[in-house]
Amino acid sequence: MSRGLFITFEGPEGAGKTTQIARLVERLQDTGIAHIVTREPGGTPLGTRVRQVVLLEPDLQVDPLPEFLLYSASRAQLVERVIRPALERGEVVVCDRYADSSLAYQGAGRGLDAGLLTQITHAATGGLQPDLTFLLDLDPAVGLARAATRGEPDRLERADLGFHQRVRAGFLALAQQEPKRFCVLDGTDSPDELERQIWNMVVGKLGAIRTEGQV
Ligand SMILES: Nc1ncnc2c1ncn2[C@@H]1O[C@H](COP(=O)(O)OP(=O)(O)OP(=O)(O)O)[C@@H](O)[C@H]1O
Ligand SMILES: Cc1cn([C@H]2C[C@H](O)[C@@H](COP(=O)(O)O)O2)c(=O)[nH]c1=O
Repeated sequence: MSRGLFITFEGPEGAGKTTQIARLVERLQDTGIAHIVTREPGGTPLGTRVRQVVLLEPDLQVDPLPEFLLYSASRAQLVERVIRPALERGEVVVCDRYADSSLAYQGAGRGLDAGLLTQITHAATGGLQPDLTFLLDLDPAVGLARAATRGEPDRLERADLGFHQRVRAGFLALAQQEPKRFCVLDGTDSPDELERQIWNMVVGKLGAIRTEGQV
C-alpha cells in the first residue's frame, strides 16, 4: 500500500504557521505534488463546530478535560475521514496543529496528565503520528501581539501570558523528546527564510521516502 507524508505545523499563537503553510502549499502545487491541507480543530463539519464551541464563544465555561475531549473528538473525525484516506492515496498531508497542541496546551498549559492525554490521543488517532513536525518557536508575547492585529482574540488567546509561556515550554520539551520528528524553527526569522528552510526539509523527506520505496 502506498503511504504519503504527514506534515504538521505547531507553535504558540501568532508564530507564523498559517503563513508558512500557505507558502508550502503553493510550492507543492507548483511542483505538482499531490497534497491536501487541513487544520485542527476543523477540517470536517464536526471539527468546524468544535472550533466554534471551544474557541469562538469566549464566555463559555469549558474545563480542561472537556476542552481536551472536544479537540480529541475533532481529531478522531479528521484522522478517519480526511488524513488517513489522503495518506493511503499516497498524498502529502499538511495539517495546521495536531496532537502535540493538546500536549502543549491542555498538558503543559492547563496541567492535565500527559499519560492520560497520550492514551486518549492514541485511541482517537489509532496511533497515527506525523512524519515531520515543524515547530515555529516564538516568545508568546511577540506572537500574541502579532495575533492581536487580526482582531478580537479567541478564548485561548485571552488566557494569561503565564499559560502561553507554559505552552511554549511544553512544545520545546516535546521537540527535545522526539528530535527526529521535530524541526524547530525560529519564528522571528523572516517569512522568506522560514519558507526556504521548510521547503528544504520537505524535499529531503520526500526524497528519502521515495528512496525507501514507500511512495
Ligand atoms: N516570520 C514572520 N515575521 C513577522 N511576522 C510574521 C511572520 N510570519 C507571520 N507573521 C505575521 O504574524 C501574524 C500571525 O501569523 P500567522 O497567522 O501565520 O500565525 P499562526 O501561527 O497561524 O497564528 P495562530 O496560531 O494564532 O492562528 C500575521 O499577521 C502574519 O502576517
Ligand atoms: C489542536 C489544538 C488546538 N488548541 C488551541 C491552540 C489555539 O489557541 C487554537 C487553534 O487556533 P489556531 O488559530 O487555528 O491556531 O486551539 C488546543 O488548545 N489544543 C489542541 O489540541
